[in-house]
Amino acid sequence: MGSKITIIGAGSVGATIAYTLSGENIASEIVMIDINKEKVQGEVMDIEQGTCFRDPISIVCGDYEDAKDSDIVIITSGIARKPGQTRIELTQTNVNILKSITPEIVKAAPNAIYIIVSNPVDIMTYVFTKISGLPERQIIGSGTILDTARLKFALSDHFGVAQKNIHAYVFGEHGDSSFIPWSGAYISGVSVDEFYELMKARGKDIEAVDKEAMLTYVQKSGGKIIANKGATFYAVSRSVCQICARVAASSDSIATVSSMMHGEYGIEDVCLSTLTILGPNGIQGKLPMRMKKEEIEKLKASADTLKSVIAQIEW
Ligand SMILES: NC(=O)C1=CN([C@@H]2O[C@H](COP(=O)(O)OP(=O)(O)OC[C@H]3O[C@@H](n4cnc5c(N)ncnc54)[C@H](O)[C@@H]3O)[C@@H](O)[C@H]2O)C=CC1
Ligand SMILES: CC(=O)C(=O)O
Repeated sequence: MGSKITIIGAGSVGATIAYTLSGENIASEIVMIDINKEKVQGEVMDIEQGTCFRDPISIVCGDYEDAKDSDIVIITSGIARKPGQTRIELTQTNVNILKSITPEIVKAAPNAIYIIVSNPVDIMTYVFTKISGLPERQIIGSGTILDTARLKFALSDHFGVAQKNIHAYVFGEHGDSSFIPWSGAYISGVSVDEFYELMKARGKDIEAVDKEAMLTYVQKSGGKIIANKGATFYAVSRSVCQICARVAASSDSIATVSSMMHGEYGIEDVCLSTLTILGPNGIQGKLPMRMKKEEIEKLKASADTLKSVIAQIEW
């Protein structure tokens, strides 16, 4: 029996998450909620008409009461970045939308694991944590899981090595203050720098990783895709489905997702991404990664950037 998953917001991201879930075996029931009823009805019809090729799955256009007993609720409602806009510029509008939907969805599904996707995702995760009244373990911001996926793709492409062999992460804000803790970046147990030396010694035609350029690639990917096609939705939807799969799994796993900090690395009262243990009950804890002093400073700077945005929110 799969999970019951409710998705709020049936725009590009919400609909693509529903479509991606309809091709996997994580959910047996998907409820989609949006203020734009015509759009959500169209999305439901379009997705359900492709489900004859799989085990039965129910996909419905619903309202908040239909979210009752959801195992997972995914929040994608809100406005998205336009070309040239930063995620931070969306803050107050999306906070207001989040404030309007939170009482209704929490009443309907108080025991669900919540995955926050709307941007700026770390701020939205923080606000939801503060206003929902839910235990923090139930609240996961998609955070830098997408940035980490972008980094893995870029490193795999650079070295010509399978992404599954790459263990490297993006920490901090899902945004311009994120950074890559290179001291924890490995390719099958070998540091990225050492891997380069080893491949070069084997005669592989390869360049050393330009770390600044790689961070820029990660940070600017969203903006570039939005400039080219108007929105990003495929990679983020795969990332969110991965979070769903992990909280539906029987064993724990580690991902870079956003959640409330409680003194880890000297940071508190802000949501951002570090290595986080996910399991059937949601967030099980954080995995402290040994970082260099300057990397911890970057994480603190990212936390300060987010805190300065939080300070401007009209609650
Ligand atoms: N965290 C991440 O990695 C990523 C986050 N995003 C964010 O996800 C959000 C959604 O992006 P898109 O789907 O592209 O936007 P979109 O504009 O296509 O869809 C947003 C949907 O939210 C709905 N909505 C607005 N207010 C609502 C309310 N009160 N209740 C229910 N539904 C409501 C709209 O009707 C619309 O269908 C944006 O904030 C975007 O920035 C997008 C990509 C990656
Ligand atoms: C839109 C966004 O947050 C991203 O693609 O990174």
